[in-house]
Formats: sequence, C-alpha cells, structure tokens
Amino acid sequence: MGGSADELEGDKAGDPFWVLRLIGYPGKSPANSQTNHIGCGIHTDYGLLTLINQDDDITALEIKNLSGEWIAATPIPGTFVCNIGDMLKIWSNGLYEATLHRVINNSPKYRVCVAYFYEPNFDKLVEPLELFVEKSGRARLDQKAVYGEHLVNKVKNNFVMEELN
Ligand SMILES: O=C(O)CCC(=O)C(=O)O
Ligand SMILES: [Fe+2]
Repeated sequence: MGGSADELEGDKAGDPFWVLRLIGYPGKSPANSQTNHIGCGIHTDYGLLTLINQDDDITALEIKNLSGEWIAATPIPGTFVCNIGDMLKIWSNGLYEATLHRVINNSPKYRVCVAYFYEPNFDKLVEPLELFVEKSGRARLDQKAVYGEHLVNKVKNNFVMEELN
C-alpha cells in the first residue's frame, strides 16, 4: 500500500479482532426448482481483509463489479479469495474499495467455506490516514467508525434468512 511495514500495527490493528468462521450452505433440494433462499445476503465485509477458502467444485460467491453486474467468483483450486473490508476502505481513503458480495448456493451439494477475517482493534476509531489521503489524490472521505460498533451493527443486519433475488 505504500506505507511502512508496520503501518497498521499498534493501536490500529496490533491487537486484531480476528475471527475464523466455518460457514455451511445447504444445497438446493432437487424438488425445488427455485433459487435457493438460504445464503448470505448482499454485504461488504466489515474489517480489514478477509481470506476465503471455498469448496473447489461449487460456484456460489458472487461479486458486484463496477458496472453493477453480479459476477461469479469461480473457485480456483489452491487459492483464496481476498476481500477488502470497510475499515481498509476508510483507512486507505477509498484507494481500496470494499466490494459488495453475496452467496447463493444453487448446487444440490452442501457448500462449506472457511473465512478468516483480519480486523482492526475492537475499540479503534478508524478515519482516513493522512498518508492515503495524499496517496489517493482525492478529497478526504467523510467516513469514520469505531470498528467494534460498526461490526455489531452490521452483524445484526446481515445474518438473516432472506430472499436473495
Ligand atoms: O461463503 C463465502 O464464500 C463468503 C462468506 C462471506 O461473504 C462472509 O462471511 O462475509
Ligand atoms: Fe463477506
């Protein structure tokens, strides 16, 4: 990113609120021709970086591209998907974009994903860093958040069963 190697250490992410989550998505029942309604709703990740290890043989994770279209994050064996989270977007003054994504498992197979969320310190007030305001060459983003409060608010809204289309 162009900062020092320990740019995010100390009070920023020196005591990261990391989480490793195993997530299971039931497959679509053969009797049901409709889109599976159990998945993960549209969201951006909350923290810094997420590493996703997904089943190799099921395409279910979708990303919204800059044209507003949903595109599949087709699994590439031996690789992780890396998502930018909301806090990295703010710290980098928008140089890094937190990408919208969702999960719909329309395969008949149960899908498993292992997601590692690398997050800032829980109580950290996150605001654009001067370094990235200069580097991005754009106006300072009018965004800031205490990471822990942001996390709790988003978890309350994201993990519900809902219509996915
Ligand atoms: O299951 C996946 O591939 C992604 C899950 C996800 O986006 C999340 O837990 O934040
Ligand atoms: Fe996510």
